[in-house]
Amino acid sequence: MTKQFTLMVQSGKNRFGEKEGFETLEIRPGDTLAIVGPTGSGKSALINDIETLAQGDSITGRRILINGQEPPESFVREPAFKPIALITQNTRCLADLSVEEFLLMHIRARKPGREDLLEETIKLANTFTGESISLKSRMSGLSGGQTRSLMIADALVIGDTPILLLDEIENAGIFKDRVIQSLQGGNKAVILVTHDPYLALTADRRIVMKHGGVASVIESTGEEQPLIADLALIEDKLHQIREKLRQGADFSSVSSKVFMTPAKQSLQFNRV
Ligand SMILES: Nc1ncnc2c1ncn2[C@@H]1O[C@H](COP(=O)(O)OP(=O)(O)OP(=O)(O)O)[C@@H](O)[C@H]1O
Repeated sequence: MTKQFTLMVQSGKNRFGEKEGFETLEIRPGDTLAIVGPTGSGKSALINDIETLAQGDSITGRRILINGQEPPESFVREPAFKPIALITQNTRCLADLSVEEFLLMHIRARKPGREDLLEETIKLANTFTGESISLKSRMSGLSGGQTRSLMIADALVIGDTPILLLDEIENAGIFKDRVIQSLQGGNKAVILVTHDPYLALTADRRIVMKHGGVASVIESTGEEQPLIADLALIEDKLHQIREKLRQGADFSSVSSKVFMTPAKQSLQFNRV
């Protein structure tokens, strides 16, 4: 059973030394937060503050508390006690192991005796990606989409940390809707940096970054549901076209009306 942690982010300063647009941000088990903002606005710095459990000692001056208190040193230094897992677009496995060897190594470190989790992890990873991963595949030979899918499944099933940080995990090779459903299915706090509108809108809250600081925190009211449904349709259409392209399809005779779905009409409506 995963331990429950409530994370508190206490505000710091943006790059102009100005106070951020919040006092304390409370993140509870089961919450999903998206961090959005232009390039260089401080998204990675925020996620790094959380990952390193900053105590006013980073460039932003933020403090991260767990269950209202400064976290013990072991949470920061000892991987086995660390309640936070971070997956970034640069997450790579350097060892030249098979997927099976890699997962077993992680199981032995985190959940000794639970070799049964091997199958569960690979099964979940394969729901995230269209390019099936086999236990015999080499870790170093996996594509970007396969690597992200495996890392997310590994973090959910084997790592099982109560707080999961994901830095730009979007990739053409993964089914984002399935990933977000799995992430939101458990009792974990999930914080993701994203430029992807679908992922950003499906989060419970959006942290909007500007000039190195949090400018605002927007709570989802549920009124964005029609837009999310539209985006899902567009994603699906894009996925179909991408797959056909990959198979070498010729689109010269296809009318562009294929994009004029109700989704597009309501997007235009929403913009008014
Ligand atoms: N509060 C702050 N005060 C001073 N410098 C900051 C602050 N926040 C971020 N920075 C610095 O600004 C630069 C850009 O920040 P960061 O990499 O976090 O942006 P980003 O939004 O993740 O960018 P990208 O979308 O390109 O990945 C970094 O050098 C970072 O150290």
